[in-house]
Amino acid sequence: MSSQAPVADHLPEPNETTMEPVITTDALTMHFRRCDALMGVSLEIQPGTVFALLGENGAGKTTMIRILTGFQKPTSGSCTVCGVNPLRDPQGVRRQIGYVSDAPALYDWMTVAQIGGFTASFYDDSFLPNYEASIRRYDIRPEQKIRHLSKGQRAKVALSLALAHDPSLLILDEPTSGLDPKVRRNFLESMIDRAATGRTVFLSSHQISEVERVADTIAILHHGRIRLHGPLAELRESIHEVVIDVDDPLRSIAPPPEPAEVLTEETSGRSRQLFVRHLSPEMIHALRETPGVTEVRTRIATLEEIFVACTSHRTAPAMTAAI
Ligand SMILES: Nc1ncnc2c1ncn2[C@@H]1O[C@H](COP(=O)(O)OP(=O)(O)OP(=O)(O)O)[C@@H](O)[C@H]1O
Repeated sequence: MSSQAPVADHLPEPNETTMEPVITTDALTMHFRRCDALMGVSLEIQPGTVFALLGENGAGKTTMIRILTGFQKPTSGSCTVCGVNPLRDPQGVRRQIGYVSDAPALYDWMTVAQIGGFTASFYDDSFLPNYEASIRRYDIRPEQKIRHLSKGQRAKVALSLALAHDPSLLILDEPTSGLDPKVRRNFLESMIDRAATGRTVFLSSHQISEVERVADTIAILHHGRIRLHGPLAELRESIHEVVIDVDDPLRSIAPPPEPAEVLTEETSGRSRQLFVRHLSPEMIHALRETPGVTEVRTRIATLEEIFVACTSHRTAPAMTAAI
């Protein structure tokens, strides 16, 4: 984002020198009265990465972020954010991170300048000039009242506030909703720049194309469980679409053996479509040699296809194993 707060010369954070994860969660569960929003989420997020938590509506993304930022107490499990336990010291976590929620709460009666001045009182002297520079780059008039801003302008003010103390960890819940395509593009590029300086970005999203552009590590959350977790490049190479044509629609074909994992399987007439993880050339060869198989076509799956496979109701339990 050309409009983000200026990034200071990089000094390694303690987390980076030791390569301790910036975020660790261990078997986090969140049980609400009518639903289990999280069911045993264990994750580690490394410093200097853009991590994307992907999931459909209601998957549990916001709940997870609320726990990490100390706004929600989990039913069980534990987590550490920048070396601090958000359950014990929520203020300690919030001081170290930048956070923009999916519906940023800004004091409507303040002006853009006033909210910057007010928030600056919680941080050091560099906050206000950084905030003011960011607001200028976004072309927002400082004297405008928050309540008169458009949705996108509010998002820009919220981002400017979150970035002005140059946090080592930025947590963003659906960061680009409300931003126009140009600002969105600049903003996403700036997230890559942040990670290159050793800072960490955690974003939640269901925008596959955005995640593909910026994230180096992803996790797919479905019904409160992590279905897939790992470096995006590795995940992309390890999952294939396999289409098997057979001579008889009723012919049964054994799935590829372990370590392959069938994520989803669909039958349409004489064709079977599978999404398979860890498929080897030998397995493809064996499928081609199977009696009744007339053709086998394979290709690397797209992230969108991986997402659909992981969030499909036909999802196999084996998928829950993280890479
Ligand atoms: N305070 C609450 N009380 C009861 N149920 C809740 C509460 N907060 C969230 N939930 C439920 O927990 C589940 C996960 O919600 P959450 O907001 O974490 O999903 P999400 O992945 O962020 O969805 P979206 O992409 O739509 O924002 C949903 O079924 C939701 O209704």
